[in-house]
Amino acid sequence: MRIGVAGVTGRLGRLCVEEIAARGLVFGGGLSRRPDGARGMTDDAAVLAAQCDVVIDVSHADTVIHHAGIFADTGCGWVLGTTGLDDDAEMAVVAASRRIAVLQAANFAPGVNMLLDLARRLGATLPGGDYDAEILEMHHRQKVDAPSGTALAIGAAVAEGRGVLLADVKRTNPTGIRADGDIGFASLRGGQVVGEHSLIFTSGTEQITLSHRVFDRRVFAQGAVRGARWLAGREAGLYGMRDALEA
Ligand SMILES: NC(=O)C1=CN([C@@H]2O[C@H](COP(=O)(O)OP(=O)(O)OC[C@H]3O[C@@H](n4cnc5c(N)ncnc54)[C@H](OP(=O)(O)O)[C@@H]3O)[C@@H](O)[C@H]2O)C=CC1
Ligand SMILES: O=C(O)C1=N[C@H](C(=O)O)C[C@H](O)C1
Repeated sequence: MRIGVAGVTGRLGRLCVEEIAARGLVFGGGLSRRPDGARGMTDDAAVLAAQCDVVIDVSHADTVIHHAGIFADTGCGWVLGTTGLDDDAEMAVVAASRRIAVLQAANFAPGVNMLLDLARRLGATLPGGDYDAEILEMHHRQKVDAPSGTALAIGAAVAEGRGVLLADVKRTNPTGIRADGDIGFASLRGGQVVGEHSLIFTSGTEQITLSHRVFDRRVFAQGAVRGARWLAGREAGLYGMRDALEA
């Protein structure tokens, strides 16, 4: 199995290459806007897709619509970890998943994927009229999107538990009185914080907080490669990290 990496020069992309090698897997090549001439490096997504069975994509939201078309045309699997997608990009991912196997995960860390389950249960059990749900995330100063993809996924899980759509209850600008059922988001940026997320359910009488903290960005690379191995050869469909973790 040949695993490629889009966003190969990035913080996470570089670690994915290391993880592929550490597992004794075959690195199928890397996608960069400035390929350095190394073997397998290209600035053409179609070239990368043609030489890989699965591509781990940890690049930038602006690339997603382009990659969706190219990877679907080529038939390679797509492990998509890029965050900050707008509605059009999300729709392109869904369209691609009708033709190829796509594993989309805002966070490849196993612990976060457990937290998503708990978030759903909290949402289903602690109603919006009684408990306010707030999500706090902190990341390094270079991060370009906010709220983080993980924070949005946690919010979507709470909303799902409550039987509502996140878009209808999402509160990112905390001015004015809070409405019952709103799900609030706050983002902090600074230093080299790898990734921290807290989900807070607070009422007039008690508060519960679920927190996740990444100490080493390698946990994402390990999850991405695990996802790639799981995805290779699967039939077309939209999968999540949970599918790979349960296998
Ligand atoms: N799912 C998960 O578990 C995780 C997901 N992420 C997500 O992965 C993505 C990459 O994160 P990270 O590695 O920290 O980011 P970096 O900025 O370090 O790397 C992204 C790479 O993408 C490439 N790129 C391609 N197109 C663009 C563009 N239009 N603008 C900027 N860069 C572009 C750049 O490479 P070049 O210049 O060579 O083209 C860059 O090196 C983000 O969306 C982040 O949120 C991050 C951590 C964990
Ligand atoms: O950009 C990052 O660094 C991270 N991005 C992902 C996100 O937006 O949730 C995952 C992780 O928190 C690190």
